[in-house]
Amino acid sequence: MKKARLIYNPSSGRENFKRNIPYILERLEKSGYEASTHATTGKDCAKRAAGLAADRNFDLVIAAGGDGTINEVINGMAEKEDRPKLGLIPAGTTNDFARALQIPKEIEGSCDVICDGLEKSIDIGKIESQYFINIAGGGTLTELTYEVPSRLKTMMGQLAYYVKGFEKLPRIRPNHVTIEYDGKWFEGEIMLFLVTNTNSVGGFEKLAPKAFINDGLFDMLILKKTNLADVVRLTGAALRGEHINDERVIYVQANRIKIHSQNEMQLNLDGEYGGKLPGEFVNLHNHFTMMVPNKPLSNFQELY
Ligand SMILES: Nc1ncnc2c1ncn2[C@@H]1O[C@H](COP(=O)(O)OP(=O)(O)OP(=O)(O)O)[C@@H](O)[C@H]1O
Repeated sequence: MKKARLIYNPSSGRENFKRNIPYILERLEKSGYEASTHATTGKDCAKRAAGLAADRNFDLVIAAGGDGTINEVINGMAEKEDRPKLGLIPAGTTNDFARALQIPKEIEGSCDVICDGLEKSIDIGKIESQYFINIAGGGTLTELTYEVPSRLKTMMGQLAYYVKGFEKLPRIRPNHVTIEYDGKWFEGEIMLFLVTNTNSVGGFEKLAPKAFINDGLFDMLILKKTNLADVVRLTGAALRGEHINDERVIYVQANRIKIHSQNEMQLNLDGEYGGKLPGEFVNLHNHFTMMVPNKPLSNFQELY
């Protein structure tokens, strides 16, 4: 019999996930899985649980939580030779990655995807010994995703990020960086950089219009040094997908990206703190198999 492990974060989002467990287990059993659960208790718990599930030859590992939980799950399994299939139940505050793959937030819908969806290969990113599935970034503004306290997210949801964003705006400073991407170079002062695996990030659904999750490439966006008014204006333009042609924005694709910063620059990996630069991003092509909706998805490049 196939084995499935549901790894869920009871503190994600509005913290009411637990009541769904009987329904999820029943759906999995009906699909031929012997299913069990693991509730996380804190940092790295989902990572350890996923690693153990891979070691024990589970066929399917489901991450139920926010982007932080799925990030831990892929970190726990990325270096294993036999990697279980990935399923996702969005239960966090933002659920960026689930949104990019159009995985429904409703439990019935996300179970449909896991039990009756398509198996697709997806790329992930690696930097040093850490992995990310959706986005990496650096620059003062990108720090806000891990600075918003969990309590505030539970109370206010997505709004908590905007509140924190306004608080941070006046403090953003440019950084002098050197970036090497597939043999090409950029050197200069930047406000932020983003390295993405999907085209929709942080509610910005047109952020990286050429990004596919199965093309072996990252899409990199660099916002060059500019004033605060321009940052706000370009953020608005990015919501409409109109930032790409702006002279202060660089938008390129690459498989390897090496970034060095003159001053301290923190790294954001899938919304969580990921240490400090320098580092080299490497795109690991088709590294995981993921259950996705059985319909055309803008994030997949159709290869046949
Ligand atoms: N039982 C727990 N109590 C408190 N924190 C936990 C628990 N289990 C895991 N965590 C922490 O939760 C974080 C991940 O949260 P997750 O991303 O799943 O939800 P979220 O913060 O509500 O949503 P989002 O990331 O989408 O905003 C990790 O940093 C992990 O350390």
